Amino acid sequence: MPDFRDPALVDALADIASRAGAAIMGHYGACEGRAKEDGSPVTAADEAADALIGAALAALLPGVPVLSEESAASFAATDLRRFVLVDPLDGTKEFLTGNGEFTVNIAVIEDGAPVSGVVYAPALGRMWLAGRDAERLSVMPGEEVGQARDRRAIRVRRRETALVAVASRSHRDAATDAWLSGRPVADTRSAGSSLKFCLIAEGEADIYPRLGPTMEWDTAAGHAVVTAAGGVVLTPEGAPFRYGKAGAGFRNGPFVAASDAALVAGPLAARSA
Ligand SMILES: Nc1ncnc2c1ncn2[C@@H]1O[C@H](COP(=O)(O)O)[C@@H](OP(=O)(O)O)[C@H]1O
Ligand SMILES: [Mg+2]
Repeated sequence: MPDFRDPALVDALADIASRAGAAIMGHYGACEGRAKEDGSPVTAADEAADALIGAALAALLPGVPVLSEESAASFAATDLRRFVLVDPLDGTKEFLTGNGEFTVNIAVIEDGAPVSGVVYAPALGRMWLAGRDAERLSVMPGEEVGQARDRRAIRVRRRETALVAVASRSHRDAATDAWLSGRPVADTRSAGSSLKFCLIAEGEADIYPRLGPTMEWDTAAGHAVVTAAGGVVLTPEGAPFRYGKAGAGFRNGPFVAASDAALVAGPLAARSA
């Protein structure tokens, strides 16, 4: 099996995300959503990006199962020691609204943990990578990552008070607000899709609690970026947050992404609650 944190492999994932971003942008502002069986919206852009990513991953990582939002209903793999989680267009509501806050998410999972991945926001021309380190770069849709500009390592920041929280723009709930109200939060920013994880990873924010429902493909790539940048993604009780929950239909439970485990369930959280 390859080293899934190998920089060349991470760059290959980045190139796939860039091409998927170009496929998505071909539909931006020009397509309508329709409701899937579960009521969530899907567009021609999701489907075009999913087909491109699926074919590219089959060539890059032959034999490694790929679970994507669009193919989940027919996913049959049982060996999930290593697999790839894909959300070809995370933040479909933001895509339809036209505010640019949507991402392509690709993450490699090993033994239940995301070990590498990419989050790409094609409308913003911005990408975040997780491998041995976390990086942020500027990439136009379809551009090769070797041509990227402003490529730099990113790290979480450390802060104990006057925290900046991030919350979903479209799916905020009362439990999340209650969790936040027990913390020393000075400011709360809204953002769509996996951009919330990226704000933690690059030191722009400190905590992102998500107590409402999400799916594994929504969170794995952002989770990889946060941990590669020195942060954590944990259950609200402070336990590891795991992937490959086939028995639960790949649904996530509540989680908190943070710059520091102490902000989730440790001494700082107890002191401030
Ligand atoms: N009731 C629900 N059940 C499962 N997932 C949900 C959900 N409501 C929202 N989500 C997930 O939250 C994601 C959007 O998160 P955010 O609000 O942070 O941008 C959605 O991704 P998609 O837009 O890819 O469908 C969707 O998967
Ligand atoms: Mg999603």
